[in-house]
Amino acid sequence: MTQALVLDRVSKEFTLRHARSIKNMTVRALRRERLRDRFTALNEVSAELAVGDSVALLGTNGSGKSTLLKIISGVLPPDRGRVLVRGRVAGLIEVGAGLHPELTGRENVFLNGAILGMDRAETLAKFDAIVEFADIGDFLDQPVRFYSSGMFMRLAFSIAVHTDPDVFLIDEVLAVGDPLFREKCIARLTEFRASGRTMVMVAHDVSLLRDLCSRGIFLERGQVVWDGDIDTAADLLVRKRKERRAAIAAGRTA
Ligand SMILES: Nc1ncnc2c1ncn2[C@@H]1O[C@H](COP(=O)(O)OP(=O)(O)OP(=O)(O)O)[C@@H](O)[C@H]1O
Repeated sequence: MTQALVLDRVSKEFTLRHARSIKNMTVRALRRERLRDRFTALNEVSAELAVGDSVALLGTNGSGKSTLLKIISGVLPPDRGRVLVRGRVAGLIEVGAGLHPELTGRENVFLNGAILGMDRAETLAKFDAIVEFADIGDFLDQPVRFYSSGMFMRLAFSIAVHTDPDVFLIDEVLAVGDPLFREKCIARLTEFRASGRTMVMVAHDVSLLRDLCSRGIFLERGQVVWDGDIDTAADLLVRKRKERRAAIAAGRTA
């Protein structure tokens, strides 16, 4: 198997500050309460992805999916463990991340293209395709702060998908945007998958994950509790969500 991505015991902790103001800090100190806690967002996550795998990261809210995606993309370093990626990683992990509000759509294509690893010649060669897919029309030469959230999203997605990454990361991007664009994105991702590229995605839409991914990695409190076929992972998510809703309805927090 040619590996596209190796996660080797990846761990990440965050510091949770309970008090932000001096007054709060004083009150907590007097009550002998802790001012901060360490919180484990990812705990020894390991997985190997072969070239061509399409993998969903699943889990209920706060289980660590976005944190893991950020670590894979390199925007966040792990505290412990290693991430090895073969080739170019790109994707959309935070809506609009990498788009500069004061620059025009055109300027952003070049800036964001460069951030995602394309040189000027490559961006020029793909420019028309990027703009056509994004369908932002006359707004191309307007600063992107004037864009609607849908237009912003379309441009960001279009640039990312045209960088032709070896490993494509997608976090919840299909939740925004109009239905037509969503269809276009799904078609593009299906093509991407068929071309043998590797994909890792996070989405709350279970049927979308079933359609686009063949494997699911299920995280619970930052640990892998299932890594295997997507249907089992998706069923697990549906069950966990039900349990969580029932617990909330019963006045417990799960
Ligand atoms: N920068 C940060 N500082 C402190 N805590 C953080 C930070 N980023 C994430 N966390 C915490 O880490 C945990 C995992 O967050 P993460 O966003 O990875 O979860 P998720 O599974 O993507 O959740 P969701 O489905 O709600 O998007 C959460 O409890 C979150 O509050």
